[in-house]
Amino acid sequence: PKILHPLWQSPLTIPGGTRQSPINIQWRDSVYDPFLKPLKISYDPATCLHIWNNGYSFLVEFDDSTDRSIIDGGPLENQYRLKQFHFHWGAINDWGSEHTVDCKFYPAELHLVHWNAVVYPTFEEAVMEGDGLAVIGVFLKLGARHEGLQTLVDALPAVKHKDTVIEFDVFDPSCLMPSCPDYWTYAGSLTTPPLTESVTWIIKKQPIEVDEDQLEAFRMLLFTSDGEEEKRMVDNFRPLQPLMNRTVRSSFQ
Ligand SMILES: NS(=O)(=O)c1ccc(C(=O)NCc2ccc(F)cc2F)cc1
Repeated sequence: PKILHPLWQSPLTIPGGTRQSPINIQWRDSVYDPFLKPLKISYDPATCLHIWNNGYSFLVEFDDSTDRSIIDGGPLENQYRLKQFHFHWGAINDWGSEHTVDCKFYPAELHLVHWNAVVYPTFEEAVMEGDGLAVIGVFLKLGARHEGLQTLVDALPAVKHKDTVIEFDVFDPSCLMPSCPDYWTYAGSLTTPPLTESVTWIIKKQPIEVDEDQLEAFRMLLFTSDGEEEKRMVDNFRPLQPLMNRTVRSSFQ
């Protein structure tokens, strides 16, 4: 029988999947691509709508009915619209990120989810297409308190339970970007069902720093609804998936 490796060949790999995420990024195996452009990010803070605990993570959702918050350049052939951002994190600081770098886990990982509204009429259709989505991944490491993140952290007690939502009407996610422009990019998938192979991943090389209290604030969220037996929302990351026939490109030497 096929021997399953607990970390890399989990049953979570969808049958026939050739570009699943997350993956380990082996720095020395990534290939510098001089044709990769700088990533252009232009977000309008007024497009922020609400924060929502969906029972997997907490999402900050944006009005994606126009091109007011977009990314362009990088490995992308056209602009993509920001729909939401969310995080994945661990119960302790030793793990929590979905991607790893040279097999190192970070305590958390931010995903900014964008869709190709130039080619596809809706997000739901873009999710089904190979060039439908672009997700920026930013690693979080333990360090100084992140003032921009704090406005988000202060709102988390209001979305403690699954299926709670609060209005959150001004937030500029650019404040969560590291200062260094360097990134890796590869063709991958959603890391939660339906796991569709529709994501151009753009993983920032430089992490942002957050402090212990801010990570603990993530860990006090619940997977469970109000009235159910409480289950803390932690370890909401997918196991690493096989690289298969893929190359990770870097925007830097
Ligand atoms: N962690 S990740 O960045 O890879 C990720 C990003 C977005 C989604 C998502 O939108 N799911 C809901 C959803 C909503 C509609 C739809 F058609 C498909 C669909 F997956 C899931 C995972």
